[in-house]
This record gives sequence, C-alpha cells and structure tokens, in this order.
Amino acid sequence: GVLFRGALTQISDENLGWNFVNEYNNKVGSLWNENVKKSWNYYTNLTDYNLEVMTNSTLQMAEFDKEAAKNASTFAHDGFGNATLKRLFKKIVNIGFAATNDSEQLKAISNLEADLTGIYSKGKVCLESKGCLQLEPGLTDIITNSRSYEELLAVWKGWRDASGKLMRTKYTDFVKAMNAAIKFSGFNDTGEYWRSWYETPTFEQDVRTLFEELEPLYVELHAYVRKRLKEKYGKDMFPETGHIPAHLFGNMWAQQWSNIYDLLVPFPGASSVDITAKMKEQNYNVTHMYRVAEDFFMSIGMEKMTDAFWQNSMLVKPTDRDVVCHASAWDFYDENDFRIKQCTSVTEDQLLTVHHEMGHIVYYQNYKHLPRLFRRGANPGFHEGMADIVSLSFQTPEHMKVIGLLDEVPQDSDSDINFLLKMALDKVAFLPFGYLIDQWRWSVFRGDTNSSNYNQHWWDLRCRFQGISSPVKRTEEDFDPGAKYHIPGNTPYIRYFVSFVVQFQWHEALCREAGNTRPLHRCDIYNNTNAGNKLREMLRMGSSKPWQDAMEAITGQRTMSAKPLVNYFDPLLKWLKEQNKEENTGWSASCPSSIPTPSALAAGSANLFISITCFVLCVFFA
Ligand SMILES: CC(=O)N[C@@H](CC(=O)O)C(=O)NC[C@H](CC1(C(=O)N[C@@H](Cc2ccc(O)cc2)C(=O)O)CCCC1)C(=O)O
Ligand SMILES: [Zn+2]
Repeated sequence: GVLFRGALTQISDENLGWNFVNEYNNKVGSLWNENVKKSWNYYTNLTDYNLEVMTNSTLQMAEFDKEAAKNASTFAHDGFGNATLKRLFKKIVNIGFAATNDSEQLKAISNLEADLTGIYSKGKVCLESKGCLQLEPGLTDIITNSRSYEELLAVWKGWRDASGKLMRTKYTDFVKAMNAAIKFSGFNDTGEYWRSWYETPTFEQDVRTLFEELEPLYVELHAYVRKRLKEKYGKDMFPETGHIPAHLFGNMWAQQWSNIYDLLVPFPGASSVDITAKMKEQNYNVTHMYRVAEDFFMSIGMEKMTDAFWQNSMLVKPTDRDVVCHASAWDFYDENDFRIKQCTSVTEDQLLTVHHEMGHIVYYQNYKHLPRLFRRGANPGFHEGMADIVSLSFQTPEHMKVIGLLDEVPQDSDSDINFLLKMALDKVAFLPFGYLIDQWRWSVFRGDTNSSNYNQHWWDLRCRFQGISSPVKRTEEDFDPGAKYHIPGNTPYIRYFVSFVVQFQWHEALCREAGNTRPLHRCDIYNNTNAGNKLREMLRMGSSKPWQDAMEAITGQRTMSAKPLVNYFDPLLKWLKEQNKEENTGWSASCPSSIPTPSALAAGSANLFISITCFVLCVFFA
C-alpha cells in the first residue's frame, strides 16, 4: 500500500499532497505563534532568561522544520501539476540553517546573534557634557541636531568604539557557523541562500545595473551637498579626493541626509516644511502619530489596526528594562495579533518610521487569509517597498496641508526644488548605502573578505560607492560594519535597495490609477480607494507567486526599473547640474590617504595667525 510505495518510490498523488500541506499549515499556526511571542518577549526585555527561552524555541522550530522537510521529500512534488501545491512543498523543504545535522551550529547562530544584538542595544557612549547615552534617543539626537564638527566626531567615533569594535570576534564565529549550517541546504554560502529568495538567477547583476543607472543622479546630489558642507565646516576639513567626512550628514551611518536639510536649503526664502517643529507646536504625542498613519491607510481602503495591535504593541521606550529599540513590525500568524515595537519620539523622522512599520502591518493584514507559508512579501524588497510607499504621498506639501502640518501649499518652482531636494536627501542619498551593505556581507560570506580585512573592505566600499570617508584613522582593530544594526541583527539589506527602486514604480502606477494630474513628486494617493484596491491586489498575493507576477499586478511590467525614480527627480537633476557647473563632481575610487583632523584645523589657523602677524609686523617696520 501507501507505506511500501512511500518507502521505495515517492508519492505522486496530489490529493495526498494537499492533505500534507494543509496539516502542515494547521500545525505551524500555534508553533509559529509561540515562537514569535518568545522572540517578542526577548526583544522587549533583554534578560538572559528570555534569551534562553527564545533560543530553545528556535531550536525546537528547527527540529520541526527538519522533520517536515524529510516527510515532504517522500512526495514527488517537483512533478506536481498544481503550481501552488508545488510552491508550498518547495517552501517546506527549503529550511535554510535548520537543515544542519549539528544542533551546536544552530545554538551558536542563535546565541551569537543574540549576543551581537545585545551589545548593539545596550551600547552607550559617555560624554563629559551629556553623561552616558545610548544610540536611541541620546546619540541619535546629537547626530541629528549638532552642527559642531568635533562634537559630531566624538559621538560618531564613540558609538563605533561602543558597538562594532566589541563584535569582531563574535561576528567571525557567527559567519562561520552560518556558512557551515547552510551547506546542508545545498547553498555554497549564506549570501547565496539570501539571494535565493528573489528567485532571479541574474539578481546580483540586476541590482548592479540598477545602481549604475542611478549613480549619475547620486553624483550630482553628492557634489551639491559637498559644496554646501564645505561652506559650513570649512574646506580644510575635506580630503582632496572629493570624499565627504562620514559624520556630517545628520545620520549615524550617512545613509539618509534629510536631517541636515537646514544646511542645504536651495531657496531659503521659499517655503520648506519643518515637520518636527510643526508636530511639537501642535502637541503631537506618540499615540496621535500612530492614529495619523492608521488614518492614511484606512483612507485608501485598508483595514484599521486590530485591538490586539493597540493592546500588545510597545510604542515607547520602557524605562525599567533593556529593549531592542530598533523599530520593527511583527506578525504573530494568528490573523489578529500584529504589533509594532518602536521607541517612538515626536519627530518627523519618527513619524515616517511609524508609517513604515504600519505599512508592514498592512501587508500582514492583507495576506492573513493565505496558507502561512505564503504570508511573506513577494520578495523581501516588496515588503520594504510596501512599508515606504505611502510616505511618498504623506510627505508632499499637499498632504502636509491636508493634515494641518502646513498652512499653504506653495506652487512656485523654488519651493518645488526645496521639496524635491528634501526627498532626494532620503531617497537618492540612500541608494549607494542600500546597495553596499550586502556587497560587503556577500563578500564576507563568500570568503573574499575575512577578519583580516573586514574594515578595509568596508571603507573601500563606502569610499567607492558613497563618496564618503572616515573622519578618523581606521584599522582592523575597528569593526565599523557592526555599528549598523543589520549586521549584528543579521537582517539582509539589499531588500532596502530593491524597495527604493520598486516603490517609485508603484507610486507612478498607483498615481496613474488614482487619476493624478500633478507631477509625480506632488501626487498624494490619500483618500483614493482605486489606488488602494490596486495595491491590495498585489498585497493579497503574499509570496504565493513569483514577485514578477506581483509587480505585474501593480505596474503591468514584470521587471524592476530605475526609470520612475529618475523621472520623479528629473526637475531636481536639472537644477543640481546647474548648481554644479563649477564643481568637480565625483570622487576618487579609493579612500583618501591622509585625514584632515580638528588638530590640523587648529594647526592650520595657528599658522594662519602667525603668518598674518608677521605680515603686519614686516609691513609696519618696513
Ligand atoms: C520582525 C521583523 O524584523 N520585522 C521586519 C518587517 C518584516 O520583514 O516583516 C521589521 O520590522 N524590520 C525592522 C526594520 C526597521 C527599520 C530599518 O531597519 N530600516 C533600514 C533602512 C531604511 C531606512 C529608511 C527607510 O525609509 C526605509 C528603510 C535602516 O534603518 O537602515 C528602522 C526604520 C525604518 C525601518 C524595517 O521595518 O524594515
Ligand atoms: Zn521595513
């Protein structure tokens, strides 16, 4: 009977296949819910006990995944006719690190990730002026608001000493354990496994091509920002090579530059929106920020946040325990419990992050009807694109007026350039950063980069792609990648580069669907259910189909394209080229050999003082 046949040949009866996957879906309901709850408990209360409970749960899940994969392979699922059934089986057998037969490796992976995340989340820098500060909110506030070269440098270097520098050895072990485990899944290294989620053989080349298409726009923005920062900090502090010191951008990683918009305003006379000031003026509190975001999603036809969301989320930093403050959205796979964990403060940056995290929740809500194996983004970049898409509407002056954060909508071209520059400081500035993080990590996983040149390769990429350089000497004692959450947190990053490309493709398509007649950068899909319905068509697919089908559902195309992003910023590019006529745009591919430091600045001005004095005395006595 079935047993004998199952023993020697694989089961080809698809009805038995459906029984298997339906049973799997029911079993993982409580299993995944329990596992997510234990992760949530650790991330919102970093105790050893919660870590142990979470690690044990992760190991149990791995055992379950291995057993399910083994049973699934008794079916001839590759030969199944039904594409959906075939796809479900593929996801059941594709279990990543859990395929290892050495549970010590899994324990190491889980514990090292927790150790590294713990170092990052508990890291603090003690400044004589301000006491001891953690990344959020203390160090972030200084990096955002200080305009002192030296103060920024102290915080920038201090954070790297308190985070990445302490992670180097653990990270080396972490990579080794992950690469050893992933081999049991048939992948050469962890990077190959992560790229497999995009189901695109040419994925690595595709993202490089997209980056190269977008680089000219970035180079013009970089040249303009460099010119303005030289005016502010003095050109002596900038290396001859054309790079910009990494600590001057209002962001700890120089990944987005909108916090220094005040130093860069193209037309100070024209209107530009300082949303943070307006929020404070109007006594925004944290809950109101979440209500504003919920209102946007409901206005395009999405469901409201569930009661469980409001009851179970952690929306402000607790004062009585250590937590992972890095914002995140959580799906508990029970079709009702969806949460955000965020140490929310009342700023513009944070209001955008609220919309981002809630965007993830809206994706969870729109695929909660699917088998659990399909309750993910069409690819990881799609989940991030969905998280960001409403911010392209939300930030427009038109929408700022709708929600009362702007009194009048300016129509003059100067204000338009002001607005476009502000958007570019987030969306264009980010592109090389979003691209290079996993260039570094994929090369580490491949073994091309190892602990003898971690930092060297990191700065080679930062200098080459971002055109920024370290304001202080860096050695292999440092481990600057570890100062960025996603490296200790082991969250893949190319998803954000993909997101920043596809969100403009979708924005263009949704605005067309909404009958928008304004320029793309002024389009606001608020209150437009046609746009919302189009978006929902894609969201409801989850990961049940290849992402090309999901892309087609919104845009009618099946590929990623940089054109909508370039079109969106076209008016700005013209203006930037005009501004940069006298500039040597670009920078040398390798990092500067010498680093101007504040002492050099002091020495410089001392020399200046001496030479002036001599000049005066010589003239006088002559
Ligand atoms: C359980 C779990 O992990 N859930 C996932 C969601 C899921 O996969 O279901 C999740 O919540 N991931 C956290 C992560 C947080 C943030 C982030 O890390 N952002 C990047 C890059 C960036 C920056 C600006 C921007 O506009 C968009 C992206 C950074 O800060 O460098 C922090 C602020 C914004 C988003 C996130 O939400 O993506
Ligand atoms: Zn996200």
